[in-house]
Amino acid sequence: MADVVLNHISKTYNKGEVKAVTDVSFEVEKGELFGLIGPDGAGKTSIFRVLTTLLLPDAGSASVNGLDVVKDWKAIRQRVGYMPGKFSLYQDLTVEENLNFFATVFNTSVAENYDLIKDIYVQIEPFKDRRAGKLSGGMKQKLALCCALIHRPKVLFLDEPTTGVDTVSRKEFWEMLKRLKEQGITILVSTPYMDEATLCERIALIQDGKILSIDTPAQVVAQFPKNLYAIKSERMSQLLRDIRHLDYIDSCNSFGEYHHITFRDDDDYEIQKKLIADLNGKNHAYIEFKATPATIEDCFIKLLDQHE
Ligand SMILES: Nc1ncnc2c1ncn2[C@@H]1O[C@H](COP(=O)(O)OP(=O)(O)OP(=O)(O)O)[C@@H](O)[C@H]1O
Repeated sequence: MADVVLNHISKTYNKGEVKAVTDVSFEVEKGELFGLIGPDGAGKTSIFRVLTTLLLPDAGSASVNGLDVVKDWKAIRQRVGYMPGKFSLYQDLTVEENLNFFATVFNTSVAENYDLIKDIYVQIEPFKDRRAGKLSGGMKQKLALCCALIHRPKVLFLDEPTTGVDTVSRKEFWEMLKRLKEQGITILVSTPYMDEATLCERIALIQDGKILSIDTPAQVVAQFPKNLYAIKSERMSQLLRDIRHLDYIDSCNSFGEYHHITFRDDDDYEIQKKLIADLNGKNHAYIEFKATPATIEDCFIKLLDQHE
């Protein structure tokens, strides 16, 4: 049986006015590293809170490690580690005190589970007497992960663990997750960063409380329905407006230093030549145009268009 199962889960707030999660179903296999990918307000935290038994769903059922989130809430809390999106540690306690506190709450000791957190803890050990509130973003994140792991959970829930953390620490964090996965821990991680999606084994793309797609990152990208092209010129905002006005263009979106475009019907050499000629006619100079592979972000935008 899968380690995390959601069956048509819905959750609303303000007496049904805010639909945070609508009819969401997916499963996370034992030992899988599964990503919930979506922007702010997509419903990720609500799903985490239902799965960690902190919130009751309005409809549907869910289980974690074979236990029902409503009926077996007490047993689930012993088996899961939860790193909430908002910094969850005691700011006035030191690194060491925080860790000891979380171990005590779960009726265990740091020594008993040290092997599991060792790789991560050694990186913050030099600061063990520093108050948690005085740590950098990356350090706080490592301490929060140690605290979520200290009772040796079977399933780990990480809600936007890399938000507000620098690029190097983000990379290190994902390497730590891979090592935890190798130890057999099931991991459900959420992120608004599309580039992190490729680091998961499978992902669910979520927007407005609804799942848009569930698959491996490679399959999500392979299902992008059209050829994709990247284009840039000297005046990027004007270029975006001008391209969007062309009736043979299907989509044009900003993407880093380029705009990504798809053509409505054919995208043969003739129509590509016409595009460049039309843009030259609108005084765009130094145009660079090339085919480019679709990314998760391109797929996300495309799926949003299809759902509107
Ligand atoms: N306690 C609450 N009362 C009312 N509305 C809420 C509450 N919690 C969340 N919401 C709303 O529910 C929707 C989903 O929020 P949720 O926090 O689950 O999404 P998220 O993907 O985790 O986004 P974020 O990263 O911003 O927390 C949002 O529109 C949010 O404003």
